[in-house]
Amino acid sequence: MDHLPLVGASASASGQGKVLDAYKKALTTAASVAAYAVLARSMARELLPDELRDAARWCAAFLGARLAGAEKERHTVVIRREVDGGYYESFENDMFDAARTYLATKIDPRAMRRISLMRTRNRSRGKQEPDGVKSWSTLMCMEPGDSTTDVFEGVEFKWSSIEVGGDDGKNGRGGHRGQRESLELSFDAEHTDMALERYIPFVTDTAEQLRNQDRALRIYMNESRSWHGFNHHHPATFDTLAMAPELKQSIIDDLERFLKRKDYYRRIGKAWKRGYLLYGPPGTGKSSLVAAMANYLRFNLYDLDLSEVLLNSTLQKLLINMPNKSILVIEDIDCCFDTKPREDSKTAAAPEPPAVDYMTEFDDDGSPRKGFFGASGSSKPQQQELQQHQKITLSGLLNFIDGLWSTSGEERIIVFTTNYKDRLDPALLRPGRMDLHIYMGYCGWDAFKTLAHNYFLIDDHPMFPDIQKLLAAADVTPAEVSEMLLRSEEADVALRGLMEFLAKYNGRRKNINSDSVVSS
Ligand SMILES: Nc1ncnc2c1ncn2[C@@H]1O[C@H](COP(=O)(O)OP(=O)(O)OP(=O)(O)O)[C@@H](O)[C@H]1O
Repeated sequence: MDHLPLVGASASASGQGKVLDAYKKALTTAASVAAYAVLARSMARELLPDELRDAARWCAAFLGARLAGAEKERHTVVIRREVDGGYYESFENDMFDAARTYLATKIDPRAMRRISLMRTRNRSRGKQEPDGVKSWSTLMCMEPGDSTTDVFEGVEFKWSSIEVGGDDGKNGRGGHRGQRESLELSFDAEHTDMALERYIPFVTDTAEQLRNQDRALRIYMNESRSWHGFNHHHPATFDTLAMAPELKQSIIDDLERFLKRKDYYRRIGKAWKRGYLLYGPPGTGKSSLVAAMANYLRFNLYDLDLSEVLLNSTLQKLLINMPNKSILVIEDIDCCFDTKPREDSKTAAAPEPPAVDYMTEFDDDGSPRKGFFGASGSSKPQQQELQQHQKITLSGLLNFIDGLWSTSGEERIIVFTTNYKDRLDPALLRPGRMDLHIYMGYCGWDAFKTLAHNYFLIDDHPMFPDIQKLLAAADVTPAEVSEMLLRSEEADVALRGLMEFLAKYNGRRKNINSDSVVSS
């Protein structure tokens, strides 16, 4: 029985030996690993260039940051659909609308198992437009509980749709009793400044642009002292406009430059507005160009009829009431202030000029009591007084546009049109007044090809070479050519009719040889 402990002792001794051996081996291995590491480091230090080592360090830091990202502090911005305005009352939150409009462009319907579709009235909710046309837009939205990720300037923003229910006795506008819908925007806390100062404004600006594209454009006309608006469905676009391609492109470029120059205008201390003077014979597309500009920019038009405006104060009120992102148009500006009359056609006899521009008798509210021109009925001193205080002058209009109007809004365009540039007051042509003078001329070859494409979707035809020769020798307007093309739906018939029409004009050469665009 004595040997047992011995056996046990020797067994335990051999066991301990093995452990010791393993321990020594481990130590040796660790020592060699450490030695290798030291060796590798010193080799790396000697062999790798500084840039490579920096890059390796950056990669290690980046990976570390990504791994630690899961624990990063997150911040959340809650955008509720409705804002509580007291018991039983709530207001729709425009920010929610903006975020939802923006997110509709970010949702990938293939990546989401459920989406909701919404059809909403644009802008003037609940109001019937004067012409009875309603404008709608369809939006794709996230369902409550869903989320989507948006990347802005390399930073991830997570949007989630949340709905909290419960019958709290309040009626949401959607008709769901007590249901509260919101959108939550979450991001890493370190990006809070960027979220609030750049990302959210970007979301609202984008939403505004999207709404602009969707909404029907409006044209406003002045009546008495206020503007009256109608939906504007003028089909003219830069694509359908018949004019030399280079001229068209230079106008588009100019508009684009104008849109991008908010900071530039601010820096140089100039009002953010741009003036265009469109001149050329009747029927060359001046009004069509204005419509194309409005459609391109998605700006509403304010068509100012100065014959409706009798007092300077009314003019100023009308102008001040124009919002940003709009186009002010004054057609036939030569007729508005110049005592020389407008010839309505190339051959029309000139009517007698009015003795007094925009003078008439006024009721107390400023409305005209008698005919528009002339001052019959008032005594001479009265007439003189009215003339002094109420007559609208071109310089008054220009000074007001350059002065108070410029500082009361921004991103506005002014267009004056005329058939007779030579009749304009030099004050209007002075450098700095109208930024661009654009000549709209007779129908050239490129303009004709645009019209042929508009009417018949053709870019070539056996009659084209003959038409090109005839056009080069005739002074015909795009309106006249359009009229001929409109006469038949068959290209052959319409083009033959046009050739006959042009043949009659053969020899009547263009009499205005004008530079197409002049920057003042
Ligand atoms: N450049 C053009 N491109 C396309 N269509 C044109 C063009 N010019 C005229 N038209 C056609 O002729 C019609 C009348 O043209 P528009 O009213 O634009 O001419 P305008 O130069 O403004 O004339 P006015 O000086 O008499 O006001 C337009 O509705 C359009 O169908």
